[in-house]
Amino acid sequence: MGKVTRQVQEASSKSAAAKGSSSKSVTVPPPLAVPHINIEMRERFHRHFYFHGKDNQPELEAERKACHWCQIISFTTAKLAPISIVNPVDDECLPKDFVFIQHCVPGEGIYLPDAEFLSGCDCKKTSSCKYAKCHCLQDMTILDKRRPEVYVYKSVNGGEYLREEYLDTREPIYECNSKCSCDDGCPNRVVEKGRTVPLQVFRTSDNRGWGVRCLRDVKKGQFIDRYVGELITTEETEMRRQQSVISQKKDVYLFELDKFKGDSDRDPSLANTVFVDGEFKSGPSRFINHSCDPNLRIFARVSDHALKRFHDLAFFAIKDIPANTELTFDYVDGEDEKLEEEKKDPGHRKEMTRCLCKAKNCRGYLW
Ligand SMILES: C[S@@+](CC[C@H](N)C(=O)[O-])C[C@H]1O[C@@H](n2cnc3c(N)ncnc32)[C@H](O)[C@@H]1O
Repeated sequence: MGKVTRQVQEASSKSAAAKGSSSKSVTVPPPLAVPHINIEMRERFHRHFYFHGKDNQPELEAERKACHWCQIISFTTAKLAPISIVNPVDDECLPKDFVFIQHCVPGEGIYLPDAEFLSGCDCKKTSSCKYAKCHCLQDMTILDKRRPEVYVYKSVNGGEYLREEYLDTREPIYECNSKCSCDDGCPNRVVEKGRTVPLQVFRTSDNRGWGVRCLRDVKKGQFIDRYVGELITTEETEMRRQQSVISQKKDVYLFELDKFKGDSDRDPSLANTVFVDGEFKSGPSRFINHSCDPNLRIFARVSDHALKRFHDLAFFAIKDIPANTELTFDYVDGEDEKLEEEKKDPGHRKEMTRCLCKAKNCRGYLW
């Protein structure tokens, strides 16, 4: 607690000195009684709470920029679906060099298409965006041809949920976007609208580091969040893999956007895939742990046909999930033949990372 007081006194006397008053007149704010976070986090939160809202202190700009709470309250979904960070377990804080971001940021050599190349549907009535004539749905694989509505969602009590028949598939999701004639009420803009469930980044008590839980009941098929990060080229990805202090485990933060690589004979640009690196810049979903019996799955989601190469990675619930449950996904998305072979070799097994998911069907190792 001593450190908090000292930091606060220093900051307060600096600002008091700037105003020309004596340090004796400074009132030191009381330490915040914030439950569920450790002392170091409490110190950081204290700084955020008392100092980061004051725009008149330009000398704190760098500190504000690096503050995780400042970053998460700047999200457009912060009121509807706030993010919280708790750790009543140990002294760890989130890595200082980690930055929460809301959207992917293009790295060197990545050029997103100009807005003029983007296009949308010309549906006049928003309800038309559920049917095959909507331009945005032209590439969709329709799994249940008996239904008149072909979009991937079903409406339940004003919310849109991924249909049952898509949950177990790897089918891409095509949504409407800001270039479309339909408006915000369009039922086919689920990922675009962003997170609606409050999420909590928490410290696990069983050696899995940080994890993420939902703070509200989640329904099967409900959208949770995107996986965002730095968009990087294949060359940059290779360089980061080589330089990484976590060596082969770097891959756990990397996603290749290769969903449409197979269509590269029609569109050669799709052969040149990009990667999303969420290690240093990402959203809360970067902290989601693996389970061999997961409650989420990742889907490729396209908002504009010109953006297929940069498709989103969208997490959807594949089960009903009660509030306060940890969210998980399967890092290898099913059985991994290589892993099964490696497990058989006792020499190799020693090098492998044990999976601590505790699922009945646990495969035993992460990699
Ligand atoms: C993408 S990160 C997830 C967030 C991570 N727990 C953290 O604290 O930053 C992946 C890492 O989490 C840990 N992890 C995730 N799922 C796990 C599991 N089922 N068993 C053991 N460790 C796990 C491993 O250390 C893995 O390299």
